[in-house]
Amino acid sequence: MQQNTPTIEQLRARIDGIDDQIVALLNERSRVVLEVGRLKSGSNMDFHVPGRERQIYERLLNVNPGPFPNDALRSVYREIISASLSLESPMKVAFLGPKATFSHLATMQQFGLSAELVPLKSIPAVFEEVEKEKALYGVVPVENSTEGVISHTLDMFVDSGLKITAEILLEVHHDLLSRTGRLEDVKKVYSHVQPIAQCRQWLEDNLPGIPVVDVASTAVAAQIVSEDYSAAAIASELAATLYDLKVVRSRIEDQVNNFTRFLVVSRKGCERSGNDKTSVLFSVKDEPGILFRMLEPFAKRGINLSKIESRPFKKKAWEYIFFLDLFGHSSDPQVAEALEELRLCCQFLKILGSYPRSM
Ligand SMILES: C=C(O[C@@H]1C=C(C(=O)O)C=C[C@H]1O)C(=O)O
Repeated sequence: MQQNTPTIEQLRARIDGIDDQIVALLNERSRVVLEVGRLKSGSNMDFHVPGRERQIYERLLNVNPGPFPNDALRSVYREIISASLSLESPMKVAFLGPKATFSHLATMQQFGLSAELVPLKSIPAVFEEVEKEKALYGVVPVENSTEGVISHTLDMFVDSGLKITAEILLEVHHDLLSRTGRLEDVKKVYSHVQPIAQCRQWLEDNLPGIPVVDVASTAVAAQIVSEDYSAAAIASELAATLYDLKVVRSRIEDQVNNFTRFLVVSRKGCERSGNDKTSVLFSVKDEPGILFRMLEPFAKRGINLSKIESRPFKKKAWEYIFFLDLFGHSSDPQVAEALEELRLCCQFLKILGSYPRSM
């Protein structure tokens, strides 16, 4: 028995052999992706197809027998696809900056490390960059599971012609960062209002009486703290790397399961992936029973709604617009019929996009 046990050297030689095969296969895959790219450009199709990517992830996570973990498989494939796309041309993606914000993390999670990421100062600036064709995609936050919707993003869709082509769900963790890494050195805490609200209890329990200052973003907080040894920032782990800070305490958020949802916008819509969501924006006529009638087309077809949000219509006092997310693609016959029926009780209706459901 004993003499059959392979040595570390033998096992490492096997790993080297497997790695050679992986490299050869990655190159073979890249050549096929480039071939698909040539076919697409011949027929004027988009090179990047998020729906197809979702199908790839879904299939691989289903066939993976382990022990290689599914989360890791997803990350590996995100980079494989990101690098394959960049062989054709690097994809430019604008996001709500500065660097190291949660929008930055969400953008990296969706597009991988080979995309060219451009931080911008505001949500309107992200929309404009895409509208003016300076970026192919834009990433903006739309809601947080503990703090609710980011109304600024929803309001942008009223006038913008951009389409939603993907959603990103990011699990949000907040870390306390400082130059020294020691809790006893912290005499002031900086962060954005939302993370401050999300860590309120932790701050009271661990830093009672220490002043907390809200600034424009977690990244600005990290930047201030990088020059002040007596201050700490509530920010992401990525901010620690970018601003050369130490982690005083990690995951200080009061609520576990804290997610932020981001939307990816672009100038073109997205093909059906088979597991999609559709977002619409509309304003209804002021009539009795209208709220019932606007939901009826979906209820009677068994179409699931995942969200409904109303916002004041800024162009007319006391009128409201609704944002509705439903499961299905606008090209699904049932969804298309329901939307046509909804249109009958609307002053206006705009389909903001159909896109693959986040996984
Ligand atoms: C190869 C394709 O083009 C792109 C690259 C993909 C990949 O690397 O697998 C998947 C979808 C597209 O974004 C395709 O559409 O099949």
